[in-house]
Amino acid sequence: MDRTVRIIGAPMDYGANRRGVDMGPSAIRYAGVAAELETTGLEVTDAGDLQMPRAEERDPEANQLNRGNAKFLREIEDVSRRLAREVGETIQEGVFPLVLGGDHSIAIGSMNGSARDADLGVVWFDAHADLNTPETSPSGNVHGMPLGAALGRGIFGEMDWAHAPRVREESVAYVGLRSIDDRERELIQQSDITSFTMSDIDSRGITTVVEEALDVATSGTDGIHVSLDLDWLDPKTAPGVGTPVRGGVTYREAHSALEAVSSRHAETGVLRSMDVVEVNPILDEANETATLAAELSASAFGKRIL
Ligand SMILES: NC(=[NH2+])NCCC[C@H](N)C(=O)O
Ligand SMILES: [Mn+2]
Ligand SMILES: [Mn+2]
Repeated sequence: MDRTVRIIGAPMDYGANRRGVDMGPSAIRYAGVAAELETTGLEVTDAGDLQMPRAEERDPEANQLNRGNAKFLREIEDVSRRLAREVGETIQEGVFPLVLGGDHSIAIGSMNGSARDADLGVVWFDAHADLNTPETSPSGNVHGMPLGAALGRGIFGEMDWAHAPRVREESVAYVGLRSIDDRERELIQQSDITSFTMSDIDSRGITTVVEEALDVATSGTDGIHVSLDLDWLDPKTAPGVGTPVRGGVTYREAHSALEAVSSRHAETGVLRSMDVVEVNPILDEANETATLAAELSASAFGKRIL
């Protein structure tokens, strides 16, 4: 198991329609993510934040595509390229990249970096499927598109910074879906992606579902990327998110899910990279959601009660 974790801040909010997620990395650090991780015996370094212009200084509609709608796509391309390089280099050094968002569009860069030298499985903890493309998006918000991007769907197939060819649908598993656009539902049903919805968690239990998601992501791949969107949790537990959806997982379910990830990693060393996204401190209550993000990261790296 890698014993060093590098925190990489990606304070990006171009992909969401509300300001505030750009403060996520700062709030999660303030909540003590490094200290939490260190309690598990890890060495933790912090690479600081990727620099990027504030959204107000940019025109969301500049450089519109000839097909579909994707706001701030040029800015997101620039950040994704830099993040992918940093994640790729971190892994090459034998260090584990933990990327703090930012909105979920940062996962485009983390998956591209992580899949550079490996066939990559993905476990996606989220209320949303984030499988849109500029052609299908109802909002034009790129945080609803990172998996569409990595899988090279629609116009993303023409963008080398977005499409990660070593991420294949058969190796992607959703856990906790409960808010899907109509077009996305069709896309999921026609795809080879494995979906576990909240109903699956209700009927089969979080542990079984996460073990099966891990089986999907690890089979035939060299390692996995874990993407944790805090709106996966119930908004009563994690209020500081931009697109809350009722009926999410509980505090205990979230911890057991990430503990299952860390147990699998302890057995087989499969975890390559992780991102923690969508924490919005403006909407949070006393930094609760950022604290949860820090604690869940530690659970993913082996923190246990005893
Ligand atoms: N990462 C997120 N919070 N995604 C929310 C996406 C919402 C909606 N499906 C959209 O594409 O606009
Ligand atoms: Mn998401
Ligand atoms: Mn979400």
